[in-house]
Amino acid sequence: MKNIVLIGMPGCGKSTIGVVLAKVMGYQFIDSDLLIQEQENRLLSEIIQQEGIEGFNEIENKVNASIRAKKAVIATGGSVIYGKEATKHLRDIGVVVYISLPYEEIESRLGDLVERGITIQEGQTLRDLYQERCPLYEEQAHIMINTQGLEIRDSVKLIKEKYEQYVEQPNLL
Ligand SMILES: Nc1ncnc2c1ncn2[C@@H]1O[C@H](COP(=O)(O)OP(=O)(O)O)[C@@H](O)[C@H]1O
Ligand SMILES: O=C(O)C1=C[C@@H](OP(=O)(O)O)[C@@H](O)[C@H](O)C1
Ligand SMILES: [Mg+2]
Repeated sequence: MKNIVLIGMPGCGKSTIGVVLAKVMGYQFIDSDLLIQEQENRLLSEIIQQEGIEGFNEIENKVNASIRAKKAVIATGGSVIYGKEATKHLRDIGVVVYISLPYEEIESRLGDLVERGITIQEGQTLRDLYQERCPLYEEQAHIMINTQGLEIRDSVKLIKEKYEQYVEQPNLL
């Protein structure tokens, strides 16, 4: 049985939507960020501060590449797409769903980027990060879903529908 893997920019709703989706599907819920914290016994913000962005990306890559799950919704962290092994593994074990939103909506949802622990390079703006990452999310996704203007329950319904459609006829989407 396949898993559902959620990818997308920080603030797009992977964690918030993911847990409700898991409940509706009768699946287990896994949040990659929590796995990382558990395995490292440190907060994400501490890992980023102590290891730097590259160090965090390596840990994130390793943890995501080792997820073993059946019938789970997996909410990844926004920077997971920089990990080669992680993205390959997640595509192997699940249907990858990209939750997409316009830049303005992402910006309005995220508060202080440093406080939130977004891995943004010095001198880079959130818009730069958005433009850099969107093509990478698209490249890795089996399904792309625009959730602009949707409430959580409507996003859950839409993802469930598209996922079931994809599992039945993967070539049609
Ligand atoms: N319609 C919506 N769907 C999902 N999240 C929403 C919506 N409107 C506002 N939000 C807020 O956006 C944020 C999404 O954050 P989160 O689920 O942590 O995203 P991610 O895991 O992708 O970083 C939450 O604070 C949530 O309350
Ligand atoms: O996009 C990013 O750089 C990050 C997103 C976070 O997860 P969410 O996408 O769940 O916010 C978390 O993995 C870490 O703070 C880095
Ligand atoms: Mg999250």
